[in-house]
Formats: sequence, structure tokens, C-alpha cells
Amino acid sequence: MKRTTSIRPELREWILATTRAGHSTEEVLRLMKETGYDPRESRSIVASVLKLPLAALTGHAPPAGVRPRHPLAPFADAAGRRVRVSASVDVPVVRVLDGLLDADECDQLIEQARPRLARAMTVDTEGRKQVDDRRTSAGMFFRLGESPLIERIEARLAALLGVPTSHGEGLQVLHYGPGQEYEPHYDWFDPSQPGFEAVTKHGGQRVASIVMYLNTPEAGGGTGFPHAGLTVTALKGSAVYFAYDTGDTSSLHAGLPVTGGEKWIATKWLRERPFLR
Ligand SMILES: O=C(O)CCC(=O)C(=O)O
Ligand SMILES: [Fe+2]
Repeated sequence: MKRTTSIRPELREWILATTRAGHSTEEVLRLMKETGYDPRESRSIVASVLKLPLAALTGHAPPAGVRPRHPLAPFADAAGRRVRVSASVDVPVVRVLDGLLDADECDQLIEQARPRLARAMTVDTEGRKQVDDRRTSAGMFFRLGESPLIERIEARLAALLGVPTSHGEGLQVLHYGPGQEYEPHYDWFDPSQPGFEAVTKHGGQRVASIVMYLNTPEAGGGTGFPHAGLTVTALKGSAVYFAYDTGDTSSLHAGLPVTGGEKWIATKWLRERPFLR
């Protein structure tokens, strides 16, 4: 896999020389495509080499609505709760958060979700939900503010990140059994896909994700960020927060295979605008 952090020096030189010679970034991207580069990857590389905002190359404005406040080490306040920020990465923007949920809250979320689990779906390029072999876990969605427990957790996340609860999608609980995983993907919606309008009609683009670990798998099951060479350990009550712009390929991440025991998570995706219908 190509790493955005280690662009080959020859490629960097070629991008600089080509633009200095007067060629437009569109031309550079077209040439890279002809040489076999993935267009999304090329946009990231060119933006990084030329120090341009990614939005300048995607033709799409960056999400214009509310942006979350990335929690700052060592402690972040979340509605009276002191959450420990135990690791921070700048590119991609990642924060590891310890002590976000109590053991009791984790257990209750699992028990309330368990009877409602169904095979998790993904959204296809047309914006339709589909069963997907890349995602073999089972999941369910809670409605916003559906119970006092859900309300309390949503209020905590809103205070922690400075984003109103209305900008969140309903909390999703996922269960992975032995061997199950969620292969590398982005959480932002791709504007070049035909289903983009449909999935962003309510709330606009996704701008950040929080994956909360509801148990500690016996082995495996961390969240991997291959461009950062980072694996966040799945630890009961901890969470990983990550934020991204549309087209940000550095935010690639995966639910790594559970190699012992099982894994339960609750994911909250945040939108740039209110998602409430
Ligand atoms: O299972 C994980 O650790 C990651 C889950 C995830 O990426 C998602 O729900 O979007
Ligand atoms: Fe994800």
C-alpha cells in the first residue's frame, strides 16, 4: 500500500517540475491517472506536495458546516467527565480516548443491542444499502436519544467534541465474532460516486468518527490506520476518534480481524450539518 507520508522522491520532484513548467494540477492528475495511479491517491499526493488544500483538487468545497474540536491531551472534559487523551496523531487526525465509557455503560449497550443485531450493511456506489463481504460483522442502530443511556452518551460526545447531538447519526453497535473484520475503508462519502447526493441529503458529509470499544477482545480486533502505521488497541471503555476532509485518503482504517474471543463496538459518525429528519 502506498503511504501518503512517504511519497517517492522522484514523484515529488516530477510533480514540482511539471507544475513549475506551467502545467495545471488537472494536467498533473491526468498524467498520473494514465500512469496507473488511483485518482484519489493522486489527489492526496499532489495536495501534499504542492501544500494545497485537498478541496482545491477535488472540486468540492470542504465540508462547510460545524467541525469537531479535536480533544487535546492530557485530559478533555466531556460533560463533567475527565477523558484521558492517551495518544494523538496529526495525519490522519487521530485521538485515542481512555475512560470515555464506564464498564457498566458498555455492558448495557451490548445487552440493549444484542436482540436487535442484523448482518451489517455498507452503502454501494448508488447509495443503496447492501450486504458486503468486506464487512462480516452484525450490527444495529439506536435512534438519537432513544433511551436515557443513549442520551447521556450522546451528550458526553457532544460536549467532548463541541458538536451538537443533532449532527450525529444514530449510534451503531457492531458485533464481530472470531475471524470477523471490517476491511480498510473511508468513512467519508465519495463525491464521485452516483449515490453521493442520496447519502448526504440529510446532514451533508461525514466529518469525524468515534469508535467506542464495549469489550476487550482476547486477541486482535484493534482499529488499524495503515497510513499512520498505527493500531489502536480495543480496550473496554476506550475509544478512537478520527476526523477527515472529503477525499482524505490518510483516514483509511480497518477493524482488524478478531483472532480470539469477540469484539463489540459502538460507532458515532458526525455530519457537517444536522442529520435529524
Ligand atoms: O471495528 C473497528 O475497529 C472500526 C469500525 C469502523 O471503521 C466503522 O464502523 O466505520
Ligand atoms: Fe469506519
